Amino acid sequence: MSPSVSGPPIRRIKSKNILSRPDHSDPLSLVLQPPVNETPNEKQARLQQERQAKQRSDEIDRFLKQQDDSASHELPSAVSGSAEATGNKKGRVYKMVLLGQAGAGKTTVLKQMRLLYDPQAHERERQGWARIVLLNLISSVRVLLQTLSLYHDQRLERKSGEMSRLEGNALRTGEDADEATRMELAREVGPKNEINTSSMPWTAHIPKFVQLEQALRSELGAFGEDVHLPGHSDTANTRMASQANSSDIRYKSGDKSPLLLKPGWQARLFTYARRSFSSAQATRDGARREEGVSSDDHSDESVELLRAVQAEVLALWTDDVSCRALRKRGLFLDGQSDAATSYFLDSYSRIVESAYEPTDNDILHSRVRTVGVTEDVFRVDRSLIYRIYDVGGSRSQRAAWAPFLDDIESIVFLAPLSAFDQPLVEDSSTNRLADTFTLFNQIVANPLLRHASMILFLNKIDLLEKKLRQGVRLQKYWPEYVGDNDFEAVWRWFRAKFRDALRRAEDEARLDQGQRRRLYVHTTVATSTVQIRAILMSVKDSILRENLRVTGLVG
Ligand SMILES: Nc1nc2c(ncn2[C@@H]2O[C@H](COP(=O)(O)OP(=O)(O)OP(=O)(O)O)[C@@H](O)[C@H]2O)c(=O)[nH]1
Ligand SMILES: [Mg+2]
Repeated sequence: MSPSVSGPPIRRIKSKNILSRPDHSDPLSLVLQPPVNETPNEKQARLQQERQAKQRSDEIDRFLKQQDDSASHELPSAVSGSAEATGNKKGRVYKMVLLGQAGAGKTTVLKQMRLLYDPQAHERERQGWARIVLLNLISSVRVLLQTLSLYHDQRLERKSGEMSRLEGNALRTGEDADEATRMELAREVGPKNEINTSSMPWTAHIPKFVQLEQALRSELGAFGEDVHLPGHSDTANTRMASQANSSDIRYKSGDKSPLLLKPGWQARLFTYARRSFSSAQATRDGARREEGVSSDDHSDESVELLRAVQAEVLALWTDDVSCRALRKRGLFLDGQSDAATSYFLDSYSRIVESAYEPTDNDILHSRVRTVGVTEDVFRVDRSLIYRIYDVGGSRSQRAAWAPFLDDIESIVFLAPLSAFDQPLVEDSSTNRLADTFTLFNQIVANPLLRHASMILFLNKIDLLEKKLRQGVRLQKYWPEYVGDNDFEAVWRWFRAKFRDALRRAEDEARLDQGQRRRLYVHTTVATSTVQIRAILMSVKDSILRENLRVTGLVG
């Protein structure tokens, strides 16, 4: 588990203290801490950067204080870290929040917004993603090897049971078991019914991958995401589930001091992560020089290992019979982050090249879990500016949402439809999509959020379509579903369920017609730039339309 997930619930830290007062129990603070052995030049550069970040943050606070609810505003040029992105022109500032469970695709939508509305910032951060992509590839290979190994173990155990049964039968009846079958089973199972793994030499790489992944994760801090193996229980998950549950979201206004990362946090994270990598390297180099060992760092080591086993792993991924069987059974489809597993394994050769530079797609597919709440500001056009919050979606993170919701004008809720057959990572007894519905119900029923327009993204429909095509039946997980197991029928059924939930909440609140909200629904693939661009245009239209409706200019 990532350290923040298994650690204590979100602590209330004033955002301004994040950089100046490191807290050793908080993984984000650890990530943002200056390295112990920084040089005077590095220190000077760091202090300068922190001053600029603080200046930007203070400017935003001042700007927020000045603004009233809906008038036109002058936006400070420092906002979003890019004068080009927001300009100095006036514009209506529109407050939005991305909500949904962990892994729903919120940050992916935010990355798309960055690509569209602030491409310069996106470009500046491109190189910073390289290590995160590397971590995603390392964990994808680790998941592949461990899953295959688990699959083979189970298969051989089954065969070993079969062989004992055949031999038992032969003894009882005095007849010899079918010799050919017995020989084949004995060959696979090995002597004395022990599992024979000599035909799987790649299992020897697993410990090294586990170790490197852990090292990279601890260098990256809280932002790395664990990949969960099918059938693996996780005590940290269980612990977290008992610490917090979905009813923990308390909507009250006031204190906005939970962990808030202000605009530009991505660049700061990458700078600090890079520095912590290099300081760790310097320490290791010193130790290694004394031991006469050549210098190295975890990312170089990771690339070396990936190159060494590349042919072997790719042969498994593309050709191996059992791997094909696993893919067919949907095991690499979308187990929280194994959607990315396929993507990174398919991109393996490109990522380990020496001239590798992360592509937009690599960035969009990289899993970086959100810690606390992040804030970004985008100029959408001459008259409209989005101030947008992205939140950490796991149950333990939801308590941090409350202070950001009371004056929100629009909620973009992400529902990962492909998760209909998956357990929630935080609580394996809950279906992921059922958790999404619980969350949606809480949000639409809350009186404090009634003024916010509701935009629903039925997300991950590419994975939903694949799953249904491969024969995973919705009815098995959602027994009340009686329709065909085809994509069109399924997403329409889910859309109706969300609409019903909103209608029911408004009926219960006895709202009159004028107070009722329209639910703007889009089916989305958050990783598809072309599709999300078109949808963001449509979202902008609905925001403008909703705005006119609220101001009474249209009915
Ligand atoms: N195939 C596919 N992958 C998606 C889609 N949307 C998101 N993903 C992937 O799903 C993973 C999780 O997405 P995130 O955007 O990080 O999820 P999140 O809602 O921000 O999660 P938290 O930060 O933990 O709350 C990433 O690897 C994304 O690339 C989609 O529509 N299709
Ligand atoms: Mg996120």
